[in-house]
Amino acid sequence: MKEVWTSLASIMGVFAFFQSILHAVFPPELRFAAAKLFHRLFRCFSTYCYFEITEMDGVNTNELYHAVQLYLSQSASMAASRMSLSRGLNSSAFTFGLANNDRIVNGFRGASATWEHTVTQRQSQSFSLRPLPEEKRSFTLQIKKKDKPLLIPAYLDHIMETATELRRRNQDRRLYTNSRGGSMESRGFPWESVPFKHPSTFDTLAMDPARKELIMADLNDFAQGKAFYENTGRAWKRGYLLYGPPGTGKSSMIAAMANHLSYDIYDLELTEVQTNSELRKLLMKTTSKSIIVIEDIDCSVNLINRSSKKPAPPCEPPSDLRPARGTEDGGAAARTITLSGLLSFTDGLWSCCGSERIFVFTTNHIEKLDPALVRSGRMDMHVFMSYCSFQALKILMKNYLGWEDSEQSDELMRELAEVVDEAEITPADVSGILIKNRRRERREAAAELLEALKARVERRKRSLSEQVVEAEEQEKRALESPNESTDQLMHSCNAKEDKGAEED
Ligand SMILES: Nc1ncnc2c1ncn2[C@@H]1O[C@H](COP(=O)(O)OP(=O)(O)OP(=O)(O)O)[C@@H](O)[C@H]1O
Ligand SMILES: [Mg+2]
Repeated sequence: MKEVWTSLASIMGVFAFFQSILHAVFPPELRFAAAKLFHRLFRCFSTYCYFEITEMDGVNTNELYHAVQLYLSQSASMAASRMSLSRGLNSSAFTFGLANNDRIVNGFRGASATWEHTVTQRQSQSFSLRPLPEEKRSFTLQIKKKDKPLLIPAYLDHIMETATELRRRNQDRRLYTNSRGGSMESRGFPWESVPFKHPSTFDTLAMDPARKELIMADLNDFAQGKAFYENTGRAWKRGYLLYGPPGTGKSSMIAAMANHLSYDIYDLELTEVQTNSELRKLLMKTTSKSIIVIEDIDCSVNLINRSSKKPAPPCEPPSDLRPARGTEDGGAAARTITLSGLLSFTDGLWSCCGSERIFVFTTNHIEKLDPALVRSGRMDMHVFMSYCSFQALKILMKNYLGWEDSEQSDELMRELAEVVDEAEITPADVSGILIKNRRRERREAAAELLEALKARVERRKRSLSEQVVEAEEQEKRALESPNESTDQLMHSCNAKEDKGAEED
């Protein structure tokens, strides 16, 4: 060890000796040239190569510098001992950065890359319309010469992509709406937006865990499926149809999807759109990584079954050209938005301008939709949002009462499991009961919920038997007076059959 120190000291001594000779004998220009030559020689024999990435490229900002800064902020937060911290405008996350002269080693495809951050004072500048920052900041990338073909440009591309994704995830997401219909504002943008801060997530969403997992896996596959969609020649988009009674969590599911993928939401108010071309313009102005939502699709345009054999009255326009329901006033008569326009919006050539977009339609009445809209392949996934199951109930009890899994095997839970399906209650109604009782002790609140469910079951049974009695009376009346409509008879028979099925 001692020898190593001795030889190092002698090398330093020789180096200092030559430097003093250089200073004494040669003018500064020559000294500078000699130092440059020395560095070149050193680099020739070095196994490393270096890249300098400065913050400013001339007077322009260097995108790569900021991308590297963001990219390294992930690794810097774990590895570096001294870091800078920042939080951008409209950003919900903190960004770590390498402090001055700090280094970090990063790996990519088995090769290692060392980054060093340097900050120096800029020399005083002459007057300029775009003054440069007072500090000159740069990253120096050190890699092995043999790794150069592997890392450049693939590593830099990877950094740019990661940084874009991080920036997007750190940015507050937005909820857009077309409250002006399809017309543009002064900057030619038809959407208005507000920050999107809905707290619904897949954790808080009450539905069977297995179905939830399936949907989450489908969303993940979609978001990571760039190569798949490219290789198969498909537009990078996916359609979901959420259907079920009101209050079963369709809108909550959309918010959970957006939170899961960190996508923006475009809430398309179809009744505000007048023509197919307006619809196209709206689509063209959506960004990628977004969810385009049409809620209550059955109420938005007149989705009459085109396969119906019944001929339309001669003076009526074809079914899909009729104005939407409830818009028979004069102004709305000019509305020419059609089902086929909507279909080409989601499915045709126009749907692939932009990429990575999810279409979500919701409806309370899937049976009212045109088969063209629900046929397989049109909407990739149909998700039935059902009344509250026992699994869903447990999630709601956890959300609202902090009910733990360990508490879920007792008598109270067994009783809840027995009645919940029969009660046909929506998660929204269960939430309502739990909110009302949230100040109570947990078990009291759960007991209150059980009572509410039991009362609901009783009510349902009563109303069902009243319906059957009514149907039987109608049937009797129909038999007594044959002039009564056969419709009524049919109705009563159906009610009887329904009851039979329930009793089975
Ligand atoms: N599956 C669920 N999980 C968690 N909360 C739910 C669920 N369903 C409903 N809720 C609660 O009920 C409220 C209303 O639900 P939501 O708006 O998602 O229902 P919806 O199915 O979209 O109803 P609609 O058909 O009337 O639009 C939500 O704010 C949420 O608190
Ligand atoms: Mg809704």
